[in-house]
Amino acid sequence: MADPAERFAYDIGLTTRFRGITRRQGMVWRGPAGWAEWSPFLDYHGAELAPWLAAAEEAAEFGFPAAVRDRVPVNCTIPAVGPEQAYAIAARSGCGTAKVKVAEPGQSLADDQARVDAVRDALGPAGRIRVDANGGWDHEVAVEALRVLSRVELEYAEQPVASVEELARLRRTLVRKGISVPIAADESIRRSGDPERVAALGAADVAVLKVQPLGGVRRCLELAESLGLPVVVSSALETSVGLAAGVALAAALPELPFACGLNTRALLVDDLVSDSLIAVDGEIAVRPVSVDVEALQRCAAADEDRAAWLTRLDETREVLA
Ligand SMILES: O=C(O)CCC(=O)c1ccccc1C(=O)O
Ligand SMILES: [Mg+2]
Repeated sequence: MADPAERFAYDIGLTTRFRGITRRQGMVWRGPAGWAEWSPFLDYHGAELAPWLAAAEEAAEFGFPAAVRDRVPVNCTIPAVGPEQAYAIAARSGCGTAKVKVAEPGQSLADDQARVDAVRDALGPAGRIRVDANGGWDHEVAVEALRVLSRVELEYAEQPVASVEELARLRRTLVRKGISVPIAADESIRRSGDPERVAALGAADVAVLKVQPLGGVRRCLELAESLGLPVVVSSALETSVGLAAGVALAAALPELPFACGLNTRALLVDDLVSDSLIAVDGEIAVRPVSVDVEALQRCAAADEDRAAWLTRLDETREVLA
């Protein structure tokens, strides 16, 4: 095992509340093949943390498979903000595709519609818009919401309902009602313990793959092949160290028909590298990043948080062993 002193715990603020959190924490370390990030969200526990660690070990020990492209198209990510802010984020992003968060607890369908309309205004008629409900709707609400929101064309709806069975049912209902919104599975792939079920039940048209929760770039390449669905690579809201693994996956996939959700450096107030992976004209260049010593100090977690992360790491190593 590497010297624990070489494992850095970071703590970085978010520009806007996202997934109920306002700060992002995790660890980074360097192995023979490069820098690795291990940053499972704090609501993940026990064996759920093991694939996140397998992904970090891949980056540190083996590096990434060969790239077949040198740039990756990406979407901008619009948190559940008001329409003015949504317009501003989309307009200044330089991206032709936007992912709009919807179904935020405490908000209404009218809020979602105003946000989607503002993003449509910002991107113009050629822009592509997808929505992500993070499983926040039930069946009836999802049908009504997608009927209303798809008055402007939607590229797809990501995890509109929570379970794989519900996704499959919703997908059939939408077809029957002539509501033409493809379904993308995210949590049903990364958190259900059985990603293959999404394909087996015909629950989705698109698979969202995230490198850390799915156990690494190579594992995601295998999964993309076995699922037989078009893939969107998305981040887990990482620093550029973790984003580089997502970019490596997107760069290695034989087909990349959609923009990827990897432009999330913009949602963090700081980064661990001096050359952040940020889109220029809607694309991220495929390149290695170099961790900056000053940034590691600037973003260092408090001592007690660092101790908690080291304990979490030891516990997860035992699960993997
Ligand atoms: O896909 C994107 O544009 C950004 C990534 C994103 O939304 C996300 C980031 C962290 C945790 C969950 C999610 C999600 O897709 O639900
Ligand atoms: Mg999602």
